[in-house]
Amino acid sequence: MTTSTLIPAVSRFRSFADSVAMARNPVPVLAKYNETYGDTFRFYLGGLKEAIVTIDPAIIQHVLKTNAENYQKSEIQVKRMGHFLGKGLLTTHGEPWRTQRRLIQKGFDRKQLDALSSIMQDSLAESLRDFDRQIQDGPVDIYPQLMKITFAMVARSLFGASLKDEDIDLVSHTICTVQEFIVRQTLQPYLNPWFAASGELRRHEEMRTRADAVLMEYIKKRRKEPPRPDLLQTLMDARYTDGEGMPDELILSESMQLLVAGHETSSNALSWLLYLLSSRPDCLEKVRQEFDSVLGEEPLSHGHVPKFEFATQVIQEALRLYPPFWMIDRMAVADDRVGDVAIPRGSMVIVYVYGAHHAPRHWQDPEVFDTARFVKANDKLRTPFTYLPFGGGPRGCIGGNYAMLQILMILSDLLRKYDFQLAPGQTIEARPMVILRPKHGIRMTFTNAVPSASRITTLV
Ligand code: HEM
Repeated sequence: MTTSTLIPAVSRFRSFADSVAMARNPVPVLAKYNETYGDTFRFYLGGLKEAIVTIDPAIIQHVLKTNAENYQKSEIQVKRMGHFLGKGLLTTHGEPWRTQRRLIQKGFDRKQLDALSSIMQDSLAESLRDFDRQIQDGPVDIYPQLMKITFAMVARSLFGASLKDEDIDLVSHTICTVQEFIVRQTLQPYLNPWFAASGELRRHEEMRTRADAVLMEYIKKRRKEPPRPDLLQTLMDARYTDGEGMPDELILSESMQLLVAGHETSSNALSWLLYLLSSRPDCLEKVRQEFDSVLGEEPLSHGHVPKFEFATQVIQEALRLYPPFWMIDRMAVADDRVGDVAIPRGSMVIVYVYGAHHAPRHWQDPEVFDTARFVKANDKLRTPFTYLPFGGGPRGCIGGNYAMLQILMILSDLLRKYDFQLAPGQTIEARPMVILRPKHGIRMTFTNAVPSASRITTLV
């Protein structure tokens, strides 16, 4: 098999002509291709690298699950991310990945999430003191604020409550800067020789080395300290079948990869969630009531999560409209076929998550925020592999349960403390980078919440 002739193709010329628009915002370009070429088509990324893009649930299921062995993480993750992040869950495949995944999974089981709940709460309380100061002077862009809150929470869940603020800031800044650089390397590959010649590549490598050194200090220190209930401890206590533990360098790169995968995703989901709730006072009130009735005055912990039926639906719908990972990329290891679609060896396959979540064929009025889509009774009606905020198959998100706990925890505290409103006169627009970010931020005004007993409620 040498060509995938059954898949319609966007010409190399058209792909190149669209590459600047694509770098600016791929969503309208891909929507136009979907309209013209159907659910699955080929195009040239940056006018250079051929990729198959799909929103077809049968192909998505095949690639992510049924024949997942044949679809490794693509070059973007393995080569470009691996260059900066070393080896770890995000950048390996095959047996080394399977072994690591099995060990790291323990860090996200129910017992561990119970234990992490209080570290997360303490981190949140500290972050909210700072947040409270920021909101006093008028509207704030919630995106960087929430990123700060979630990053500190994930970082402390990993490295423990004693992680210093200045170290959190340094690592967070490094990850954001390096991630943006990787996106530029990927979307405009023709600039790579320039990045190397101009010293830009080296500057980013040096940043990463500095952040590594800071985190390695914590690992070395922990080796001499008593055990703690955090993820670093899980990584240190993990044992391979031969009884050996993970070397410090691997603990460092796995931790860095968990920070990369976990820091911007939840803050992103929360930003879009608050944005959506700001125009739906009915849903907002219903979520508040649910928090009040489940929690009373208690802080939220992992044991409460299954009780938040409506809040979970609201989060699920926000993740449908604005999936933080708007696409998932893979590389075919060998020639393959799904029905009559041929996928040649070496093809890059892009599972276009945003497209699947907005396809009118699978979602009635897909642009409308409608929590009823996620009422339990409707679960069975949904076509599998049309809803993929956490991916799917063996490489689906390892931190999904942690993320739900984190989002609920932050949302419950914010909603119980504050009323909030979208600041007038702004354009809210999504910009797909690695993550689906709000292009111009989302500015909101926060005021102290009216106590729950005195709220007048109209529930849906
Ligand atoms: C709303 C929040 C989150 C969303 C939407 C999300 C989404 C995803 C998706 C779609 C994937 C699959 C990527 C692929 O197949 O290539 C993934 C993988 C992953 N996620 Fe998450 N994630 C979230 C939060 C987190 C958190 C909080 C952590 C860790 C603290 C985390 C750690 C990971 C890791 C390590 C992987 C790679 C797993 C592997 O390849 O075995 N994620 N995530």
